[in-house]
Amino acid sequence: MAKKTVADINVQGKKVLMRCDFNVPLDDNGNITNDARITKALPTIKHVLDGGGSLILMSHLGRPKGERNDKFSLAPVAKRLSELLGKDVVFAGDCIGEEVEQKAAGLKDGDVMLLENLRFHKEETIKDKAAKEDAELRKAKDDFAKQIAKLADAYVCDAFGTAHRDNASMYTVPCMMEDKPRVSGFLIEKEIKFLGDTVEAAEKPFVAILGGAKVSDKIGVIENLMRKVDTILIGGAMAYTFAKAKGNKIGKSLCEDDFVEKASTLVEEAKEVGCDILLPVDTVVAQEFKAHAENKVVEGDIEDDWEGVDIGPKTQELFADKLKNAKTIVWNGPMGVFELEPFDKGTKAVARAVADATSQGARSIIGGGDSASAVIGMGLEDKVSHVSTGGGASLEFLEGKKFKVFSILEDK
Ligand SMILES: Nc1ncnc2c1ncn2[C@@H]1O[C@H](COP(=O)(O)OP(=O)(O)O)[C@@H](O)[C@H]1O
Ligand SMILES: O=C(OP(=O)(O)O)[C@H](O)COP(=O)(O)O
Repeated sequence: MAKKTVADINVQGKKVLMRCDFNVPLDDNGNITNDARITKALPTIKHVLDGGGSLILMSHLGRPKGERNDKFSLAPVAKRLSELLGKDVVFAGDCIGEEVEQKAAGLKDGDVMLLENLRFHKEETIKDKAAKEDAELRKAKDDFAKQIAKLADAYVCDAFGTAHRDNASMYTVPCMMEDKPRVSGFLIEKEIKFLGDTVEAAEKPFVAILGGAKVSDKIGVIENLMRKVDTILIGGAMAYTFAKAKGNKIGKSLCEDDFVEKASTLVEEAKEVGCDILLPVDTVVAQEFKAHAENKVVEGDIEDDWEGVDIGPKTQELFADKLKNAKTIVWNGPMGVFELEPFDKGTKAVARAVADATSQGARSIIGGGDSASAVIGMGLEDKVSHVSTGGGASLEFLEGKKFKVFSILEDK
């Protein structure tokens, strides 16, 4: 069901609360290394400002675990946004509290304010399932949401990258604003349209490439995805949980031990439904987690003091070969620690293979902050069909999951 967007409401003189996904990659000095998640929110932001409203923007950044931590401050985002808009952006030192309320009350039409990282408060990420079973958690989440909801006259959700989360700002806040307009932004509208069309018209062979570090999230996705795609290529940190499940030694590589058993069940299940799960046949391992650390390529077991940091050259070839004839490709999660040279080679090889397949007629979707950053950083954004602002969100959408946040937004 299509949702109303910000174009369907009158924002003149209104304070509009907008949930964005400004979870952008930062380097060690706090510089934004890819601002796509900010630039892609600009059409909605500009629409509100041109329509005579003021904006209260909110987002999370990283996973600060419910505590203030300057490393995860949204201050660099406020600065970048101000440069992009060519106007001041008021940066609130928090997302709730008296000072925030005063600043919000003082906003004039055309003004923009960005709240500090929502996840500096543990209430933001209390899961609704936990809140259902614990009245105290429910109350804490609701009280937090109420404080944010009262700042504004309308709610706009444009945080596609967070659409699969039941964070307070995504669902509880709009629940608290039931007498006010609650609509989607243009970015969500665009993402849903593209991904929806892809699901409907997915031509085979359909290949999914999964990597990155959010292993527990993505292992869940595989279960549904294997029924839709012909092949799943697994790289990144996820590969070691599967390698361990196969009985391989993985040294000090990242692994989610709770999911090792699940990983072996998934491989069996995939065989039954005719989906090919391919794991790396070789791995680049390093002893230290830093650029240009001593490294080597290994096949099979990884020794105790070493950790996997990238897929090896044979795997690059194997994956490129599988992508050659693909007609639909979805990719989420880098193949290695691509931020550190030379461990970016696997991610770059896969990016080139996806671009090549696209030039041969495949429809390709790259999702996720880091994967998008890798593709954009290589100048390949125009050589793939769609760079989505959501990694986990685009995968879950493609799996056919319904997002709770959409249920609260007004239908067209
Ligand atoms: N072998 C690995 N070991 C540790 N971290 C890895 C490995 N491979 C990839 N990563 C890390 O995964 C992160 C991206 O994961 P994730 O957030 O799941 O992807 P995305 O942002 O594209 O959705 C990157 O910071 C990258 O360094
Ligand atoms: O970066 C995000 O997800 P992604 O890495 O799957 O694209 C979103 O901002 C969600 O962040 P979260 O996975 O910490 O909830």
